Amino acid sequence: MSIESNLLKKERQNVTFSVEELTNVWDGGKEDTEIRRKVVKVFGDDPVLKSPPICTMTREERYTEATRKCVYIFRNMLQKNGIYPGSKEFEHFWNAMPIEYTLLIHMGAFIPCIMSFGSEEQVAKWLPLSANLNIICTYAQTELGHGSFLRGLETEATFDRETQEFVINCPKVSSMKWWPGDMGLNANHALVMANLIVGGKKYGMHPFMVQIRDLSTHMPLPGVTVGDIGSKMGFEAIDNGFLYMKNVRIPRENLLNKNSEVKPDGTYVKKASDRLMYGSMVNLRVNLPKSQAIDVLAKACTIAIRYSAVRRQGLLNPGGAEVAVLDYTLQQHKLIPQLATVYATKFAGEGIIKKHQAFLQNMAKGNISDLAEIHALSASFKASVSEQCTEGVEVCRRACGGHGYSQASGLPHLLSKVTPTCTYEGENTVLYLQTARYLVKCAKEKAADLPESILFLVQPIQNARGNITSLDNLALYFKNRAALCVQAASKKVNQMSNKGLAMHEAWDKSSVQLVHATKAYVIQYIFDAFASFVKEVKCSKSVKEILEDLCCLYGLHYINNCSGDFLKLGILTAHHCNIAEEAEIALLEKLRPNAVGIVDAFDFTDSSMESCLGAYDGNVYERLFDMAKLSPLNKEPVHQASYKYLRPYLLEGRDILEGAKSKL
Ligand SMILES: CC/C=C\C/C=C\C/C=C\C/C=C\CCC(=O)SCCNC(=O)CCNC(=O)[C@H](O)C(C)(C)COP(=O)(O)OP(=O)(O)OC[C@H]1O[C@@H](n2cnc3c(N)ncnc32)[C@H](O)[C@@H]1OP(=O)(O)O
Ligand SMILES: Cc1cc2nc3c(=O)[nH]c(=O)nc-3n(C[C@H](O)[C@H](O)[C@H](O)COP(=O)(O)OP(=O)(O)OC[C@H]3O[C@@H](n4cnc5c(N)ncnc54)[C@H](O)[C@@H]3O)c2cc1C
Repeated sequence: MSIESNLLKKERQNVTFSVEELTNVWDGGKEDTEIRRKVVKVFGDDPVLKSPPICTMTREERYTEATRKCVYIFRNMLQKNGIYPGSKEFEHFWNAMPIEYTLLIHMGAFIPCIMSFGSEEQVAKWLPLSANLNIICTYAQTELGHGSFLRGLETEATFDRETQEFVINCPKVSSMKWWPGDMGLNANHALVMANLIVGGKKYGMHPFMVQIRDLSTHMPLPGVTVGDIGSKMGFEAIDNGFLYMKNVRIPRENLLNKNSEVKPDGTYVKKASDRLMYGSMVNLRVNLPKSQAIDVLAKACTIAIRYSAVRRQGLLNPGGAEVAVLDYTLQQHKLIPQLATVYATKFAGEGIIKKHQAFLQNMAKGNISDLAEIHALSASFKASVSEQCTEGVEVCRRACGGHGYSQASGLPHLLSKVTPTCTYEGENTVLYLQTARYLVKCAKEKAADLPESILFLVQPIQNARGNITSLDNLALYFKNRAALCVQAASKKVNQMSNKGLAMHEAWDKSSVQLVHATKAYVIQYIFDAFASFVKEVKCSKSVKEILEDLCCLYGLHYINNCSGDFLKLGILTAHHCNIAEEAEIALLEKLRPNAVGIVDAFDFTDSSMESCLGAYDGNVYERLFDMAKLSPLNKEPVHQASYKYLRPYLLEGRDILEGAKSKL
């Protein structure tokens, strides 16, 4: 056993709680852990899902491997192992997916969309075809020229009454669809968001099923120009695409018509609120943070903490032995708060998922009164979590020094996976502004007209009592700050407007404060949800203590990072800030001996991380060396390029050196 493996073994011996029990809490119960492990095992044991490490493959190989595996998973494995949408197994299925996958938009975005936008007959037609991969469909909303401002989308669907068809056109280069996942190479259909035009009248954005490739040859259909947009910062396996459509004709029935319809005579019938058109986005904003951001940060923490426990560099005591870098207070200050973020966002997110499910049940009964609340909550939650996790993964990567920059650490891959969560499914600033709109409106309402989650905005500010770092008091500081920030931002909008600015100008001039207020609102939501979870969870005293400490750390770390705000608003004094700072440092020291146990409790398999630094056995140096040997550049002892281009000068060097030698 290597020295490093021994170090991790010792770390595990010192853990003061049951790792298995924390895993159960993380998963949502013992039974859930069993189900997740069963799913992970099925995936892990299957030889068809084995492939070389992604850092040794070209982009083309990565796309090919990911597509091969995903077709096998979705067509064979899920059914064979009883992993159906809606089942417990399916909930854990993202956890077991290979490190890179395609068909994400087909499965994760298109299928939920067809269910939200399609009539019963349309769902009956398209759902089995897509679930069986008989068709592959992308979600084509964003265009080259517009992504955020949906009213600016230019693609048109014009009704031709004579032929009973819609004619789809991208009038300009800027109108072509650009970015949709699975679209460049795999998709033969696209759910195209286009402006509906009937009899010269524009009805705004609507969803249309458009066939883009021939079903037998997979060649683009007439009028369709489609392809891959090229290499990106990450997601290299995925064929994000462009789609340029010129006079592409589709039958009238291909307008997904659960919410609105065009009759054969051209009559437009609206059946539900326009806002339900945005429902698919709410669905993804609620559901994607867990698999695409929180789990990614959890993996980064696992890698960085295990590595920091075995990486020895420098001395804490003069003349003593070299210490693990995790023993430095500053390393703990980088990494342990990231663990707190993982826990806080995961448990707050579960609350939002439940709220969304309740909203969907009400919507099925025709009641969409909670739409504004769930939109505001999901938009700001997605924005805040993606930001916190992206920053957290980068902190973890840098905390691993030079090796964190190597693809072999697995960290650059995680960073490139989490970074776009700040952009896709709604650019974060744009989403914060959406929530700000809701908060400013709510701040003007009477308490009786507000949902519980937002009541604090209009209630009197309460004073903290007793221990200033108790969870109750921390929750109160966050609430007070959010309420005061929303009031300040609303006041600024009013002041600007009273000065004679038009409302949209007043809004823009206040947007820095508005986004700040929204961030304050969502952090109070996350903290409150985590603190409530910690209070209510049934578990042993030792596990509860870990969760309480993580919750307290989440609050203190946040407060210490923006203490100016709390001071400015008069919520905390300088004395309070000093206490908060010392309390955070004390918590880091307390949590340090359990750090490896806490990341072990995430229970990630080595293959799900592909990291030489984060493997369970801690054998980092052998793994790094083995991975370097697999580099395609090391295939031959002499690389053709270096030989070809350097040879003349090397030969000159040889002659000079040999001449010098003969003169000696
Ligand atoms: C199950 C999943 C599990 C795992 C995940 C699996 C797969 C996914 C993984 C990866 C995903 C990869 C890629 C993602 C794919 C995409 O990126 S698809 C493209 C996403 N695009 C966007 O999100 C665009 C962002 N823009 C917008 O949302 C809107 O355009 C806008 C709301 C910002 C602005 O639009 P406007 O037309 O200007 O509207 P407005 O005037 O501002 O608002 C009008 C009123 O409507 C309300 N509203 C807006 N959005 C919603 C909504 N989503 N729901 C409900 N209500 C909404 C708004 O509040 C206004 O109300 P008022 O009362 O104030 O008038
Ligand atoms: C990996 C990846 C996968 C994607 N997958 C899909 C997909 O499957 N289907 C699909 O349709 N799309 C997809 N997209 C597109 C994605 O949804 C858009 O890129 C996203 O919605 C942002 O829009 P944009 O690119 O137009 O950014 P822009 O809106 O142009 O943003 C540029 C800057 O302008 C700022 N800005 C914009 N509006 C405002 C405003 N009102 N106030 C203040 N600032 C503003 C933004 O904050 C940002 O800083 C994907 C994107 C990525 C990166």
